Amino acid sequence: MWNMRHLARATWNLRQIRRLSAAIPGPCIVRKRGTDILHDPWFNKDTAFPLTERDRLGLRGLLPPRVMSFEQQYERFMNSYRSLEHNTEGEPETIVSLAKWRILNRLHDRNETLYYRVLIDNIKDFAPIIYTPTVGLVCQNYGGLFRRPRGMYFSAKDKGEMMSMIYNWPAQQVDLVVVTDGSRILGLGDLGVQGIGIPIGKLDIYVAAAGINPQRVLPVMLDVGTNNQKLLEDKLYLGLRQPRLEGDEYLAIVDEFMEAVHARWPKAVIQFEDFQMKWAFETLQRYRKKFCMFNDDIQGTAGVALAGLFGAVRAQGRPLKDFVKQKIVVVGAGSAGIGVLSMAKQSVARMLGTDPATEPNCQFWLIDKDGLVTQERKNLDPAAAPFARTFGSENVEGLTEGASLVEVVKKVKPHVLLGLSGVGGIFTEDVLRAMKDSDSPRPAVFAMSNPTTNAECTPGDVFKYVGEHAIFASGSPFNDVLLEDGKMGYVNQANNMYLFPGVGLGALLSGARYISDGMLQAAAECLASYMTDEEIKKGILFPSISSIRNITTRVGASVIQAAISEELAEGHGDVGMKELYHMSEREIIDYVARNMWFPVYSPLVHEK
Ligand SMILES: NC(=O)c1ccc[n+]([C@@H]2O[C@H](COP(=O)([O-])OP(=O)(O)OC[C@H]3O[C@@H](n4cnc5c(N)ncnc54)[C@H](O)[C@@H]3O)[C@@H](O)[C@H]2O)c1
Ligand SMILES: O=C(O)C[C@H](O)C(=O)O
Ligand SMILES: [Mg+2]
Repeated sequence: MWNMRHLARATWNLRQIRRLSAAIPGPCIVRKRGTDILHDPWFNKDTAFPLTERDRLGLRGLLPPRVMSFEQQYERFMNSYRSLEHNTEGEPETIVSLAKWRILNRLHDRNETLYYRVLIDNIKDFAPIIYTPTVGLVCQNYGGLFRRPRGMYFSAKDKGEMMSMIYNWPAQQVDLVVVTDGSRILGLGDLGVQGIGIPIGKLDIYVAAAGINPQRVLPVMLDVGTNNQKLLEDKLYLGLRQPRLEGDEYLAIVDEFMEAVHARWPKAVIQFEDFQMKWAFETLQRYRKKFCMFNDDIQGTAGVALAGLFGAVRAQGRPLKDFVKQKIVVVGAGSAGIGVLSMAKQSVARMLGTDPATEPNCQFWLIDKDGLVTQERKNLDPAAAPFARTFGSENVEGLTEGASLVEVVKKVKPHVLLGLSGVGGIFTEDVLRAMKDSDSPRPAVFAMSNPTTNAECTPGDVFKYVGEHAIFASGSPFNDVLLEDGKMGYVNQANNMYLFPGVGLGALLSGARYISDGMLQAAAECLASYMTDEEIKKGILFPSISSIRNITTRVGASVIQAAISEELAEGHGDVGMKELYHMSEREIIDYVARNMWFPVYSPLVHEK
């Protein structure tokens, strides 16, 4: 199961990845000239166009005469960013974050090469701005922040037109599509068309972490209306002002969109993001064997959580096989919570060599807004049913239908308390104090809901009420906590950003027909195996975001390996099926690294 472990990360660092992915930039064909190039962020180099290129491309006189280097431009941008930080010191957090987002977004709109380079080099600082949590704020304020469109918008009014609309996208090739219908944006609910910020942020992470070429990504909003009354009444709302389509009408729109993407780019990987639960499960079921797609909230989250759960076992000094004995309370029976439980159950079955469908549900407790989910629940959701507690011999804790979170924690004494409820602060002092009596020597609390205000608790509260030996992970970033003994309480970020880039990249480079459970399992195990025992002992379950390219290379390679072993891989570009099937593990890693785009200015060659 730890098949990727021997690919020690020490032998494979960012510098090597860069060397392979960015050796000598090949020429780039451009069909524009003059100001059209300056206004195209894919090709624009601003003041860095060399004089010869200015002549060749009709740019002479359109720029100030001094030619700046890429490094000078980089420094100039970072200086303005740092002075913005300095000048906004003491201002409210939201104002500062939005100001930072604006300056980054302006660069994104102007010069993609420089934008992605600063993003890659400063991912730890910039991820919280272009991704969670600031991206949530950006979606909420989309109407006011909107300057120019990014990505494509398919609305309910476009029914019957999508097959031709898809050809309006200017890029010849698209490798990765992230699509949302805006119905469950982070823990912020239905934000309608304003949810487009999420696919944009996810694809920025794809470029930074997985080296997907930004010319080959497509963020998509499926605008089928909104049930958010405030937005429907907002005169400046930019989406369709109608209630959400439901039932077959809704599915007809998503079907048409999927067929259109597939017709133009049959090998593109499609990631579903932030769909409300009913459609998240239904569309996954409907498309997963037909297209190369996955649902990040169900499957990406599950993989990251599983890696964290494995880490929590190792942190107790126990062998991984003891995972089957861990008591895990999951709070939130939505797409994410159910996704985590399904994957955890599959892992247990694999470890025991049993069938997940018949494996009894002994170690998991599921809680939703109505309390503990049991078989006695009226209108039990079919997705939650496999995890509903049954009463009888198993019910040793004396819990009943709808038992409260604190009661469950007190009676079960779980090893892990994992929140995916979207409700900020529900791991109250009482709940956390109850976790102190956990049966684990290292009780783990994962407050995975996003954005920051929706986290189930803060790390400070966990170290205070559960104890300094606790392990903490959150979906949005928090600072480490200074403990009473002067040591640091470590904060892990358990966010699907550790997994989805590698899943998408591995699926793309393998040319997989579809994304199987085995490929997702391999991704999760690879992430889990990334951490050394020493780190795990310190409560560090996930690597630093700064090594996200390195992690993604390995996760991507493990996904390709799984696709090969399941005979789902069909090859990608010049690398045919046969070649892929003959690659060693090492060669697969090289192959992944070689295919990662890295931002450098390429010589531009004009062609009519
Ligand atoms: N960290 C990550 O990588 C990651 C990944 C996916 C989702 N999330 C976050 O998880 C949250 C949930 O996402 P989802 O897609 O499952 O949403 P969802 O709307 O499908 O599910 C939310 C669930 O929480 C339950 N709930 C609501 N109030 C509750 C309460 N007071 N007590 C207990 N349960 C309660 C609901 O009954 C529902 O089952 C969101 O905040 C999202 O941002 C984080
Ligand atoms: O977007 C994120 O930060 C993680 C996750 O996909 C979510 O929906 O919260
Ligand atoms: Mg999401």
